[in-house]
Amino acid sequence: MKLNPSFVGSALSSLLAIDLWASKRLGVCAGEGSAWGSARPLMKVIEVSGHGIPWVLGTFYGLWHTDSSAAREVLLNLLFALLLDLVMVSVVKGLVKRPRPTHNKMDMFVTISVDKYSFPSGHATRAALVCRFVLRHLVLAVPLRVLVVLWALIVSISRVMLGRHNMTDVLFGLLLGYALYGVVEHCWLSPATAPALFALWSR
Ligand SMILES: CC(C)=CCC/C(C)=C/COP(=O)(O)O
Repeated sequence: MKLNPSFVGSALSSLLAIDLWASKRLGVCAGEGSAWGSARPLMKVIEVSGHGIPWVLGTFYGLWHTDSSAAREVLLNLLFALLLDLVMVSVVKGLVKRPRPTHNKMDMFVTISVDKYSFPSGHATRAALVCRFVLRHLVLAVPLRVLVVLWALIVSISRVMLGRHNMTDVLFGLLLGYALYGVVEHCWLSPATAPALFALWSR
């Protein structure tokens, strides 16, 4: 069956219009004067918890301080995952160039030039990627596993509530992060596959 291109075009523009309209309505913490403006400081703390800088610095810190070769392997792969995520999100943002919602206040903690664009949400990709990574490689009790999933969901939802993103930016970000984890698993770095890298980090 062949779809009429003009039908596909109008279906897509209707979908995008619904996305913009619903995202604006859900942006309840977009400013201090918004419906849930008093929750904005909390949303901004959640934003920092999913930011690239604490994750990259925290992973470096762990690498410097660990004596365990198993932990070193996991942390090196986490670092690879975080850097791959930053590169992929920057490339897609730079290609798509979708502007952030008009109701967004650009008061984010440390951004780079492509962060003026909104598609996909870098926080959502990181949340999905880190969530899959942690659930697969850390031995955690069930309540902690639930907390990790909740954290990823809250970080993602907060992007729309803060007015930083439209819903489609976040949904695509979650899918991209989920898929990127597959790449990390496929290219898993180990002393056998990347001896030079492990020699660099061993003591
Ligand atoms: C400067 C570094 C290391 C990371 C930038 C992290 C960042 C600001 C991502 C943007 O996230 P959203 O696309 O969800 O707004």
